[in-house]
Amino acid sequence: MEVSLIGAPIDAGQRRAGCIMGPMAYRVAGLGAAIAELGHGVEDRGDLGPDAVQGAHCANPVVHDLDLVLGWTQALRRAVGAELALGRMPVILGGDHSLALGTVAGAAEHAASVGRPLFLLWLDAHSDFHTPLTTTSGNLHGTPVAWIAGREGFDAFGPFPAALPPERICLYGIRSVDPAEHAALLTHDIAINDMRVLDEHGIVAPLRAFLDRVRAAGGMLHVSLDVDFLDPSIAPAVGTTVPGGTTFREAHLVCELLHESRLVTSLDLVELNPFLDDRGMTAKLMVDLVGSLMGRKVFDRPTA
Ligand SMILES: NC(=[NH2+])NCCC[C@H](N)C(=O)O
Ligand SMILES: [Mn+2]
Repeated sequence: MEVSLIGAPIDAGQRRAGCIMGPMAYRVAGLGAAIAELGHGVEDRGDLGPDAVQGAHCANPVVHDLDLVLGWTQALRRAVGAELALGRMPVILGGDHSLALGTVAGAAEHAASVGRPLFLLWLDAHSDFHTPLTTTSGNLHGTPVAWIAGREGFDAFGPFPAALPPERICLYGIRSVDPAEHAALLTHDIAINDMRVLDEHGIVAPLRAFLDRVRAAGGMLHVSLDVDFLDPSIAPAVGTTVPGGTTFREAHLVCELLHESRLVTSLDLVELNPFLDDRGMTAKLMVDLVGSLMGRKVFDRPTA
């Protein structure tokens, strides 16, 4: 695999300072070397900046930094599309989760241009299914899945390029959903693998079922990994911790299955806030998880 690292130091999608340091923390924690060690080609494209956008309007007064998030969305959309067009795998080093507005748009645009369906695996404590009109925090990092699924209320962003039908979206690890998101999710047919589902069925079965669908459809697969997918005890460096997250082993198993599937075509690493970390433990864990996702294992022995 030929991998392109793209730094996206964006923190405008939420209010807590620190995510802006994310890309550098991944580099310090050795992300590039960890990928190269597994035999992949790696190019670090450095940090991207937002396009200049001014005067965007949203009817919901709590929404903040709309111009900046729009500027990042445009820049990331182009960057991810360009890497995929080169046949490379973009890995986006965030930055808060609003960056997925751009990365998934770029992936969707590319997938449409080559006539393949795009699938989305959202590894997160949150469903991020608000629209700019329903968010009560005003933080746009809580909105990407709604835009990707084609919900209304994103006037400033324009229509999502080739919106994903619900059967191509898989939410995984969910344990925090706001009332407006809850109501909207009930009217969409998106697979919601909340922690209750994962406790009952285990971490493997629902993921395998989704990956089987991706494979059967000849799809491309974008994975968006939020640090808060992990339990706060092993990953404290995130502004929106929620107890009861995935364990160290569960998270690695997810990544190992993703590697074995050979289906992942683009990846976001989001919400790392190094300012909140404990001796780099979260950054290092994220790097190790990417290692598993890129093929690191103790024995070459896929589970059956
Ligand atoms: N990507 C995230 N960490 N999202 C957290 C969203 C939290 C909450 N639902 C909100 O809208 O503010
Ligand atoms: Mn998120």
